[in-house]
Amino acid sequence: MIDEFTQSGKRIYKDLQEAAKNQKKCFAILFDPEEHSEDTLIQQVLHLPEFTTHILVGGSTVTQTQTQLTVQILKKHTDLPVILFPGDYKQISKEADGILFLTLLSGENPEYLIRQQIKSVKQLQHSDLEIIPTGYILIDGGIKTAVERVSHTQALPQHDVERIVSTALAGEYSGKKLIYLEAGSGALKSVSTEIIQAVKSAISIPLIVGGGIRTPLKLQQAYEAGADLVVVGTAFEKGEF
Ligand SMILES: CC(C)=CCC/C(C)=C/CC/C(C)=C/CC/C(C)=C/COP(=O)(O)OP(=O)(O)O
Ligand SMILES: O=P(O)(O)OC[C@@H](O)CO
Ligand SMILES: [Mg+2]
Repeated sequence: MIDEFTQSGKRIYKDLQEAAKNQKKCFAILFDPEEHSEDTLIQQVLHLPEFTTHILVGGSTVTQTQTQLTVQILKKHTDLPVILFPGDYKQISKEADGILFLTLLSGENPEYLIRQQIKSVKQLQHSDLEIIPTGYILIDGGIKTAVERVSHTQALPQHDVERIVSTALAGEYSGKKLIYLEAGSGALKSVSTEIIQAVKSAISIPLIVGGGIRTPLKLQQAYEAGADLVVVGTAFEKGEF
């Protein structure tokens, strides 16, 4: 049978699924277009950790021009898949390979449950971007994060594991292809291994974990708990990772 996705080059999700199935861990560096000049961006992309498998581009408050420029530079200097991780529908660049089509499941703000998604359609409709429906769950990381400020929602407390698991499963039942557990950029406390384990054993779609992961030890612990893809932003930006 002809596989329309593979044929059209849209294989980010298939590859992630395959990797998750084979316990082959994936690793993404998040580039926040607000934080880079062209020169530093090129330097950083040339010095990615060797086990990097994906590049994410996004931030809570980034403009379209900044996103566009960042994606162009990244595409010029790496063959890794470049995936948009938008805080807003304006952060879309058709030159990326794919987009995490986020729904903020941990909050109840209609703007981030459906309005942003509707506003993005005109841009996405005639693009070649691989659109990956993603349930985005914000979990308390010990400080008020940019995502909370921008979205006017509250993170779920880490102790409420049951609520977090139910939120993730509700996402899967409504058709999300990925679940992203997010402690927030620069979190003091990353998502606990208890939460990662509980969510991973409940869902059957790949699991992304990010926020406050600064050391190889934390990375390893997240993988061992069941994360399929771990995202690091701040620590890499600061040259600490
Ligand atoms: C589907 C489309 C087009 C948009 C989705 C819009 C939604 C639902 C967004 C979720 C809420 C949100 C604001 C997410 C931001 C995600 C993100 C890029 C986080 C990384 O940014 P940070 O690094 O946390 O923040 P800073 O910009 O402060 O560094
Ligand atoms: O910047 P850090 O803390 O690594 O967080 C990465 C990412 O999950 C934020 O959305
Ligand atoms: Mg950031």
